[in-house]
Parts: sequence; C-alpha cells; structure tokens
Amino acid sequence: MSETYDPVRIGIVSVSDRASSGVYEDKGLPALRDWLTRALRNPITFEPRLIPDEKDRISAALVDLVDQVGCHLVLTTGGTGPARRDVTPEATLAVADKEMPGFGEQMRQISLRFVPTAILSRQVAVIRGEALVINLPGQPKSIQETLEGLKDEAGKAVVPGIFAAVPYCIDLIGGPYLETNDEVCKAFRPKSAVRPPRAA
Ligand SMILES: Nc1ncnc2c1ncn2[C@@H]1O[C@H](COP(=O)(O)OP(=O)(O)OP(=O)(O)O)[C@@H](O)[C@H]1O
Ligand SMILES: Nc1nc2c(c(=O)[nH]1)N[C@H]1C(S)=C(S)[C@@H](COP(=O)(O)O)O[C@H]1N2
Repeated sequence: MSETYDPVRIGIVSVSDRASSGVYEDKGLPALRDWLTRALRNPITFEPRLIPDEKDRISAALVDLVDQVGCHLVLTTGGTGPARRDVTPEATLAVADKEMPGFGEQMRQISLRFVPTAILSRQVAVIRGEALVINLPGQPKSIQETLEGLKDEAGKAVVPGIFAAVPYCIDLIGGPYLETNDEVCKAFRPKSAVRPPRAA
C-alpha cells in the first residue's frame, strides 16, 4: 500500500556574515536541506534565506517565513555564540509567543558529546503562531549532530536528537502531521496522538 503524507513548508535560515557576503561558500542551507530531506517522509517545500548577523534582519526573516510564507517549522543555523555579532537568539526571542527551553537544553547536552565548547551556544527555540522556530549552531556538522543525536555503531540512539520531539510539537500547535524515516530519526508521540497510515 502506498501512503500519503501532509505537505510541509519549512524555513531554513543561514545566519553568517562571511557566507552571506561571499567570503566563503554557505554550507548551512545545503546541510539543513539534506538532513531534513533524509529525515522526513512528507513532501517538503523549502524556503531558504541567507542573511548576515543583523538582529533586525534575522527577526524580519523569521516573521516573514511564519506570518507571510506559512512555514510551520523554521530552522536557523549560526550566530548563537558569545561573539559581539552573534545575535540569533535575541532576534528569535524578539518575535516569540512562547519560549521552549527544552530544545536548547537538550541540544547543549547532545553537543557536549561532540565538543566541549557546546556550552558556548546560546541557542533557543520558540513558538510563533503555528510555527516552531529552532536555532542550531553555525558549524555545518552541528546540524546533523543536534537534530539526529548520537548513535552507537549499530545505529541505536545513545543520546536522542531534538528532532524526535519536533513532529509532536507541531501537532500541538496545529501544523501538518510530520512522519520521519526511523533509521535517521525516530519521532516520538504519545500513543493517543499516533495516526494510522493513509492510503494514497
Ligand atoms: N554558513 C556557513 N557555511 C560554511 N561554514 C560555516 C557557516 N557558518 C559557520 N561556518 C563555519 O563554522 C565556524 C564557526 O561558525 P560561527 O557561526 O561561529 O562563524 P562566525 O565566526 O560567527 O563567522 P560568520 O558569521 O562570518 O560565519 C566558522 O568559522 C566556519 O568555519
Ligand atoms: N553539535 C555541536 N554544537 C556546537 C558546536 C559543534 O561543533 N557541534 N560548536 C560550538 C561552538 S565552538 C560555538 S562557538 C557555539 C556557537 O556557535 P555559532 O556562533 O556558530 O552558532 O556552538 C557550539 N555548539
């Protein structure tokens, strides 16, 4: 039986002074696109933005992606550290209806398994309207690390990635029903929230 999945519109935002001015090639947007395409079964329309580390520009991009473009999920990468120009968390909190502190807490826990500097990321996650907005660090490899978590050699999750909680969060705020490829990331929902497959 072939199955159908809800379409989803996802904002991907790379925040980098150097990538946005062409000093180096942006690797953030391709890494986000590749990981999400592997992780989700749903048909995805990506809405990419490459912008410098400017608070007002970042906030404006988030508002546009959620309020005008209709994204139910927005992932940012970069600008979460302590440097003077790192302002992505402030720009995200400025447009939040609600803060979701568990995502940042869990991402720092996961990242500590990879780098001791994990605690330098001030990444946050927030709800705006019917969208979940999550900050990821700027190192392109941190995208897979935080979303997918850490696996052992047999592919079993040692530390679950934060994406496991994303589909149910989006259910709760009125977005599309997201379904994952379990070998990449197994979404968790309470039994009462699991929907049966729909035939095409
Ligand atoms: N969008 C990107 N594309 C490719 N590599 C990146 C990107 N963002 C960060 N990196 C890499 O990760 C490192 C740490 O990222 P960080 O966000 O701290 O950069 P940064 O020092 O703030 O500079 P910038 O904002 O100009 O990318 C960078 O030095 C770079 O090697
Ligand atoms: N998973 C993961 N998290 C990570 C890193 C990483 O390489 N992998 N780099 C850390 C470093 S060195 C910094 S400075 C902070 C902030 O990075 P950002 O300013 O690029 O967002 O994220 C941290 N979190």
